[in-house]
Formats: sequence, structure tokens, C-alpha cells
Amino acid sequence: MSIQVKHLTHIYSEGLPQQSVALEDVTFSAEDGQFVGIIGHTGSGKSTLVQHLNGILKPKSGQIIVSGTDITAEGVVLRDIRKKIGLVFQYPEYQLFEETVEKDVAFGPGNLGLGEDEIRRRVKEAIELVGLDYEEIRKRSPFDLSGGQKRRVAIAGVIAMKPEVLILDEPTAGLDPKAHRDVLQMIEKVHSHEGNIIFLISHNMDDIARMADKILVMDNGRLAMQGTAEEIFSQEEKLASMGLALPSSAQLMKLARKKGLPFDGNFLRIEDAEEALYQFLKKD
Ligand SMILES: Nc1ncnc2c1ncn2[C@@H]1O[C@H](COP(=O)(O)OP(=O)(O)OP(=O)(O)O)[C@@H](O)[C@H]1O
Repeated sequence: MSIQVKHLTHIYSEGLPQQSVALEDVTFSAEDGQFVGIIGHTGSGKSTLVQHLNGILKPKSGQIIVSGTDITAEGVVLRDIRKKIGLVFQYPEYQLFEETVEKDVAFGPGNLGLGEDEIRRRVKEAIELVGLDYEEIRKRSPFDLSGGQKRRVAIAGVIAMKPEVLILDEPTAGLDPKAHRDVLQMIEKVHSHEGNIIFLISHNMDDIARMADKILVMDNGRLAMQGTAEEIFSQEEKLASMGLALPSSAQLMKLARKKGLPFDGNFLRIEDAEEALYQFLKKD
């Protein structure tokens, strides 16, 4: 599986006084198993971009080639694209609607035309992958669950379709710190289990620095930067000009360096900062 996005441009309400150029000439690619983080200020075009990847939005111009097929071409069957490319919207729990968790998670695979046994197997696997107890939760109403549980059930519904590409638009928005950590761990688990391409939109630089193999930085509808966490977060001034900060561990160690403490490195992960501080403090 590979995705190539070429010169993608999208304009909302084109020709009307309120027209807005949400994407302009965006080009990048993602390969099998890659974890792609997408960052950028509010309104920079992140959600608009990912909604093109599974055909919800059509571009004004440009192409999206999914394993050799241009999904923006006339006559492409969107159902086939959505089998391969799953999108978890912001606050996906608002889309839960069935009476039981089991039925809700089964909805997507049911639409794929799979047999009952295969649907049941996938539902169980997806519920367990998102860290919920299948037997305990399957007959419960999704509406009686906690916020974090609802979010997981909604994500399980997309995972159960076994998408080759899984897109998550701010999956931890509004969750408390524990649920935030749990959902991220779950995403890492799904990624290592399924080996799919993941696109993760987040405002949390620590999460992106930790998880992404490749980062796309959006700014006013343009792809302003792309690269590894090391490449992106070594350009602090450029990020600041786009309203973006370094991960908090990198900021902390920068402050320590300013105070004359001998910390070299970028400290993109909190564990690296902890280890350096620990080694420093335990000396003599
Ligand atoms: N349905 C729409 N109709 C008109 N304009 C829209 C629509 N959706 C988004 N826009 C505009 O397109 C631009 C990009 O919006 P988008 O939601 O893609 O940004 P974003 O980076 O995902 O923002 P956020 O971080 O706040 O979710 C913004 O200027 C926004 O106002």
C-alpha cells in the first residue's frame, strides 16, 4: 500500500464571497506501515487534507494515488476506497447509534458484505484491540459508557473494517490525561498489530514527536514542512512563526541549557529528558 498526494488544492464555496482556499498545492507520499503525524495551527487545513484521502472531499485539482489508482478520477467507486482507508473523525463518539456496542462495531464490517462468523470475529478482535473487555461490554449500550470508552468503541468500529490506512483526526481531543494515554497506547498497538499506514492529526507535539516516522506541517493550506521528528523539531524558529511549539521535554531541557546545565541533544521524548536529568543529578 502506498499513497501519493500530488498538487492537491481545495477551495470551499468556490466563486462565492465566502470562498476559502483550504489546501494549496499539497504534495507528499506515505508508504506501507508508515506513521504520519499531521500538525498545524487551527484552520491550517489538516482535516480538509485527510478528508480527501478517503474520498469524502473532492479536490479542485490534484491527484491522490492509492496503490496505483487515482481516487479522484471519475467513476472511482468510493465504497472500495473506504474499505481500504478508514477515517476516525473528531469526536467520533457522536456517531455511535446502535443499541449495543457489538452492533455498533459490527456496522462497518457488515457493510463490507462479510459473513456473520467473520463479522463476529472482527468485532471481538477490534474491541479487544482497543483495550475493552469483549464479554463485559458487548451487550451494553454505547450511550452508558464513559467518554474514553465511547471513543474506543467508535475507533473499534473503524478498526474492525481492517483498513490498510487508518486516519485519526485528533483522537484524544477532550479526553482526560489517563484516557489520552490509553487511546495513544491503543493506536500504537493497532499500528504494530495491523502494520497499516496511520495518519494522526494532533495539536500535541509530544505525542507527534514520540509516535510519527514522518511529520507533515500544515500552514494556511500549504504543506510548509515535511520530515522526521528530528528534522522538524530542529527548526524551532520556523515552527514558532507558524504558531507551533517544540515538545514540552525539548522546551524544558532548553531552559536547563540556558541556565548553564550541560544538556546536549533535542530531547524529543520525555524519557530522554528524565534520563539525562537523572544521570546529571546522581553525579557525586
Ligand atoms: N465546510 C467548510 N466550509 C467552508 N470553509 C471551511 C469548511 N471546513 C473548513 N473550512 C475552512 O477551511 C480552512 C481549513 O479548515 P480545516 O478544518 O481543514 O483546518 P484544521 O487544520 O483541521 O483546523 P483545526 O485544527 O481547528 O481542526 C479553514 O479556513 C476553515 O475555516
